[in-house]
Amino acid sequence: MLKLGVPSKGRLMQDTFGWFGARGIALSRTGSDREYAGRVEGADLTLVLLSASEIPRELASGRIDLGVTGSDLVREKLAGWRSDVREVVQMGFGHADLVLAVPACWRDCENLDDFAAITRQFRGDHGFRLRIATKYHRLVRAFLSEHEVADYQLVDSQGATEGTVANLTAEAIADITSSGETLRANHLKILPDALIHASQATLFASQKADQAEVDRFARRYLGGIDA
Ligand SMILES: Nc1ncnc2c1ncn2[C@@H]1O[C@H](COP(=O)(O)OP(=O)(O)OP(=O)(O)O)[C@@H](O)[C@H]1O
Ligand SMILES: O=P(O)(O)OC[C@H]1O[C@H](OP(=O)(O)OP(=O)(O)O)[C@H](O)[C@@H]1O
Repeated sequence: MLKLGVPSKGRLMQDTFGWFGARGIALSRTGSDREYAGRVEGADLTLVLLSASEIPRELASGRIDLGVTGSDLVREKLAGWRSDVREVVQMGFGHADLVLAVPACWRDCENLDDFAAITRQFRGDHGFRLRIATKYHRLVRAFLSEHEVADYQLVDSQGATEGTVANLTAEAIADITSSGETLRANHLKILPDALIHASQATLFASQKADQAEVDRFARRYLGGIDA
């Protein structure tokens, strides 16, 4: 029986339940709010509720066969993610953009070229590299290297990343945004040509799963989507 991992809380969990429900598979949490057990009706699946950020690792190890999480998290957590997982279907919710943002008052910084010039100047002026706060280390490094920006350092920030600039622990940030409200409230602006990844909730299959069984499941419940 295929084992499905879905996010254990919040909008991502609710929207995932809704998405499967529309395909005739009723997923639900059992027990109390704090108990991460689940029930499935309408398909031969076992359900496990997990932190969205742990689902990539569980897929890679083969402990779950199918998993729902943000496409950003799979790319960030798994180097060479395609050898560990395959995309079964993009689910059309959980849209969020991983962007690079700088202080809104940086008038001379309107794009990535300006940003690259500022990083070079910054190092000379301050004696240390411009700091970018993020939890997306792999994706940010790959993006900046592809765009030949090298004079920076990453500062790890696992939450409230937009606050690091005001707190003087970073000069710029790379984080997920959807409405843009958190960036605006923290006086930051997006560099329009620095969209690092456009994320959405995605159903992934482990490369360690029985691929024929995954394909049978996709054909039966997802209208033959088994890319
Ligand atoms: N404001 C947002 N709007 C839409 N999607 C978001 C937003 N913030 C985060 N996401 C997406 O939600 C997914 C899960 O992010 P989140 O940080 O909540 O998970 P998590 O770290 O596993 O949570 P936890 O460890 O607290 O259980 C990611 O794929 C991310 O892109
Ligand atoms: O563009 P917006 O709609 O304002 O959303 C962006 C915010 O949402 C996420 O934070 P979340 O609440 O998931 O908490 P986090 O700080 O732990 O990442 C993200 O890290 C931003 O802080």
